[in-house]
Amino acid sequence: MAIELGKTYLNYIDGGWGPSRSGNTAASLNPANINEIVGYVQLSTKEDLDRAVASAKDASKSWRRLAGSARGELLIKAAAVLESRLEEIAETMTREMGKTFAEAKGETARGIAILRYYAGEGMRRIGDVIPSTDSEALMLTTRVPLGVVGVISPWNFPVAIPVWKMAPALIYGNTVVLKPAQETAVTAAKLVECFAEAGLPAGVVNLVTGSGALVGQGLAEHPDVNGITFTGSNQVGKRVAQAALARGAKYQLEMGGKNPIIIAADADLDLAVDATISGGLRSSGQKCTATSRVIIVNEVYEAFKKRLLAKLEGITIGNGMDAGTWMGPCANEQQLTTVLSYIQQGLEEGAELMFGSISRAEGPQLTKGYFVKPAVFGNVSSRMRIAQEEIFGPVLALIRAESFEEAIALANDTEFGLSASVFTQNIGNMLTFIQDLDAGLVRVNSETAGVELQAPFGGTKQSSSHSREQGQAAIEFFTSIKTVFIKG
Ligand SMILES: NC(=O)C1=CN([C@@H]2O[C@H](COP(=O)(O)OP(=O)(O)OC[C@H]3O[C@@H](n4cnc5c(N)ncnc54)[C@H](OP(=O)(O)O)[C@@H]3O)[C@@H](O)[C@H]2O)C=CC1
Ligand SMILES: O=C(O)CCC(=O)C(=O)O
Repeated sequence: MAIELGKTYLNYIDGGWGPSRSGNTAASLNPANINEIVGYVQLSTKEDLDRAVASAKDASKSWRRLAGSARGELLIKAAAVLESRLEEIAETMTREMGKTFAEAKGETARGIAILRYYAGEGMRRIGDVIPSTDSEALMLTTRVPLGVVGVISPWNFPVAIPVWKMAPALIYGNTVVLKPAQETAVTAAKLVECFAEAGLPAGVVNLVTGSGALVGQGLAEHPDVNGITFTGSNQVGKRVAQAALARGAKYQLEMGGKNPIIIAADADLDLAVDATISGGLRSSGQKCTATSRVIIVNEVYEAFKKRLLAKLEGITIGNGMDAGTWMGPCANEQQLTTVLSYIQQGLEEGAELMFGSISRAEGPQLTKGYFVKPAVFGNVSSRMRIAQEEIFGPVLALIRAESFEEAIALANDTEFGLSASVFTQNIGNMLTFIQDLDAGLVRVNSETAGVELQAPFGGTKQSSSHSREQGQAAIEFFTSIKTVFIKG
């Protein structure tokens, strides 16, 4: 089914769809063809945000009193609506931010699975009985919702990330105000339509689109927002945290990565090449878990490099809606400019550009979009900027290590600590890697990208606020523990 392009999407506040009080909208463009307007979204004001927060605050009084199983029923219904619109919402995602249709469908299916997973959480244990020193008393813990949760989400996973924040927020009894990335606000509006159609009470889920500096910052600073969950860049994440901390609100941040893959001397090189390409270049490298540093032990450096370069020749670049496309465009002009400037930077630092170009990708189908070829640098040393800074694009830096021990040290030589992977068949290497790698996700014989919804997700160092999202770990952020002491 072809989606309707050029429609105007509204805010969703207190159970109703409406325009911003500003009267202004912004066009959301297709990065594969900037002449295509996917839709128009509201440029909201502080007043719109205040109304959304007030409605979430009001709705939280009855939502928190509903049984977890009843909240779960509504998440199951939202999952069913999302499932019935999977292809349409995935197509909107591809058109709005460029990832291939296959990846967008996979992500939307992941959103459905997350909703179903958290629906079940509504019937699981939320506390413990702890023996009191008073033998006549009962002491236990229970958990209570935070109240109103502000969700600030990025454009790179426009369905999965909002859902993995909203579903646990809702099941544990919080109400939500979502401020999605402006880049993918049409996809976000369609996602919120699924919650609305599922019959969530008015005010339980609200959508306010608009500028990050105004609506996002406004959410972080709002006195009636009790918790803020954020995924995006480090710079913005820190500002969000400071605003939340200043007024005593709870916050959670998932931010950047500079994720290494280590290729040991005994690695299966074909599998390692496939994992490097998939982890580093799918979604044009625009994942916080994307591989960007490829650390190769000396003995296999040349063999690995040769196989990698040969395989890259087969990558097809184009519009994500075309079945033959493996890699779509960068999500926006800023992303393209950043990627090209880092390629230039790599050359200036003395690295060897073995694949790719300092100019945008050329071809008859590529002139209207933000396309760039994958870039692979050799002769990279760990202190170069291309080996240290998050590029968020299809750029791989090959770094040579004299030994496995040096490879581990190089992998840790970063301010980030989100995901890391190793290719080896040696159990000792695997154990050393698992023990010594300073990252929240450590993956053996598998790519750095990709997370499972039932497992904790988050990073160390500058990659996160050290909290974890997803799986049962989500309960820690979205609830507070209350210790109860009862004496008859
Ligand atoms: N870890 C990850 O998954 C992601 C990392 N990034 C990194 O960030 C870089 C820039 O991407 P970008 O999209 O600009 O990421 P941002 O961190 O700017 O955006 C993430 C979210 O925060 C919002 N936002 C922006 N400014 C503020 C603010 N002052 N207060 C509160 N919220 C705000 C954005 O809204 P709006 O869209 O309106 O600006 C968006 O919803 C990328 O190149 C990449 O390095 C980006 C996306 C995801
Ligand atoms: O790798 C994934 O599936 C998740 C990545 C992610 O959370 C992100 O890029 O923000």
